[in-house]
Parts: sequence; structure tokens; C-alpha cells
Amino acid sequence: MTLNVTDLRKTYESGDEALKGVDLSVGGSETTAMIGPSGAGKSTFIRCVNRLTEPTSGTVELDGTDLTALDDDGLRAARRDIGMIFQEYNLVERLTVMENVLTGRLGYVSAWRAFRRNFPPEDVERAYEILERVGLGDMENKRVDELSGGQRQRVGIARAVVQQPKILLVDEPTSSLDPETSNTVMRLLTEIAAEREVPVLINIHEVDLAVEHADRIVGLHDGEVVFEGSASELDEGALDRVYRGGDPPASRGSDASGEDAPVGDGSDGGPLVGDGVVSTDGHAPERPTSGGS
Ligand SMILES: Nc1ncnc2c1ncn2[C@@H]1O[C@H](COP(=O)(O)OP(=O)(O)OP(=O)(O)O)[C@@H](O)[C@H]1O
Repeated sequence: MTLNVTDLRKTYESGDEALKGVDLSVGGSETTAMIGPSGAGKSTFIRCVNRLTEPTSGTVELDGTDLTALDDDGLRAARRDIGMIFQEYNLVERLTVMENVLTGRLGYVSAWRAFRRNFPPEDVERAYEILERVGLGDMENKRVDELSGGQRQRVGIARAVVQQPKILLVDEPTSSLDPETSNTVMRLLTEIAAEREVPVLINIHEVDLAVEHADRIVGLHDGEVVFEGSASELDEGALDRVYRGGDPPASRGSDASGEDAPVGDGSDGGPLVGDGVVSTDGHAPERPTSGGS
């Protein structure tokens, strides 16, 4: 499975240019982390990939099919192949863990079966297996509103995986989790990518988590990719470009080691890392006054 994004642009109705021509390929069972300061365009990018937000121009090819050219039916079918672990695709609070996971199969069963909650036995079996895999083996009957943040995120992962997607898109999976749980969730995502041989694209604030878990890091600044490489290549210069829009280096050199993780205490305006909470460029992105699209 390969996702090929070419020259993706998004200008909101407000005139805000959130993406200014982004190219990105993701494939194999690779975990790609997208980092960048608040307002860089990370969420816009991931939402444009599955067209929750309509891109202004550019192409998004999933195994050769351009998603931007699909009509509603085509898009609905294509979205079966995209597992989404998104904040706003949140869980249904009053339903059980199992019921939430099975909603991942909704794209495959008829509306009537879904309404009756009458899922095929193989779907139920698959849901049990996945719950076991994410460490919620005995929790299928718990209501989601009784779970911890980490457990909820695991339900979200199980729900995306039960769909048997060809790619996983993940938006800020750890933003409300403590550091230890964040690590566990990131590890789970990368392991599942390897086991199921699907690529994972993760938007993540915390640079240290990206460095530790991702195979590849993509840095966005102001709607443009300003870094792409391995964790060890993410040196001070690269971080400066990502978080402060510094100039690209004349010649590309890398002397950063993996253990010398490029993290800071935020005092220099750079990424603040260490307690699971990151302040990026020190100020929130300006919201357009018109409300936008
Ligand atoms: N619905 C919208 N309407 C208008 N402008 C928007 C909308 N959503 C985002 N923007 C603008 O687009 C730019 C990119 O925002 P986006 O949310 O994609 O960034 P981000 O990197 O995900 O930031 P964060 O890490 O804070 O979530 C920002 O300038 C933002 O104000």
C-alpha cells in the first residue's frame, strides 16, 4: 500500500493558506511522524488526505486511486481502506467497548444489520482478537465512559484496525495522555503497523515521541515540508527550520545522534518536551475571523 500526496494545497475560505504544496509518500509498514508548531498545517494535511477537509488542489493517491477525484460513493468505499484514529472521531460514550469497536465494521455491513447491531460472527471474532491485541481482552462489556484515557485510545485503535485498513491516519494520539501511556500507545501503533504491514501516518506534538517511535519524520512549517528524514537526522538546524522557520542549510550535514535527542525546555521558543505536553511556538495560531470552511 502506498499513499502518494502531490502538491497538496489548502486555502481556507478565510484566505488562510494552511498547505502550500505538500508532497509526501508513505508506504510499506513504515511509521511516519508529522511534527511542526501549532498552526503549521498538520491537522489540515491529515484531514485533506481522507477529505474530511476538501483540498484546494493537488492529488492524494491511495494505491493509484486519486481520492480527490472520487464522488461520494467512491469516497465512502475508499475510506474503508483508511483507518482513522482521530480526536473528533471519538468514541460513543454510552456504548460498550465491543460496540464501539464494531462500529469500525459499519462500512461493510448493511444499514439494517448495523441498526440491529447484527454483525457477522467473523466481525465479532475479529473484534475480540483485536481487543486482546491492544490489551483490553476482558473489557468488551465495559462502557467507554468508564475507561481511562489510555484505554479509550486503545479502543480507538482497535476500532480502526478491525476495519482492516490499508493505511492508518492518526491525529495527535497522545495529546491527553501521560508520558508513560503516550509511549505505550505509540509503541502499539508502530507494532500494529509492522504486524499488519500497513503504513501509519501520525501527527504528533511531542518531538521526543516522534524521535523514539517513528521510522521517518516529516517537519511542517507554515504549510510547507521543511524537513524529511530519520530521527537521527533531526538535528538542531532541522528543528530550527521546523519550529522557527530558520533558513535551510547550505549543505546538509548531520551530527545529531539518536540519544542526543533534540529537545528543549521551551525557554528558547522551541519545542518543549518531556512531560507529554508541548508548547510549540509559544502562541496559538490565529483563527480567521470569518469562521472559514
Ligand atoms: N476550519 C478552518 N478554517 C479556517 N482556517 C483554519 C481552519 N482550520 C485550520 N485553519 C488554519 O490553518 C492553519 C493550519 O492549521 P492546522 O490546524 O492544520 O495546524 P496544526 O499544525 O494541526 O496545528 P495544531 O498543532 O495546533 O493542531 C492555521 O493557520 C489555522 O488557523
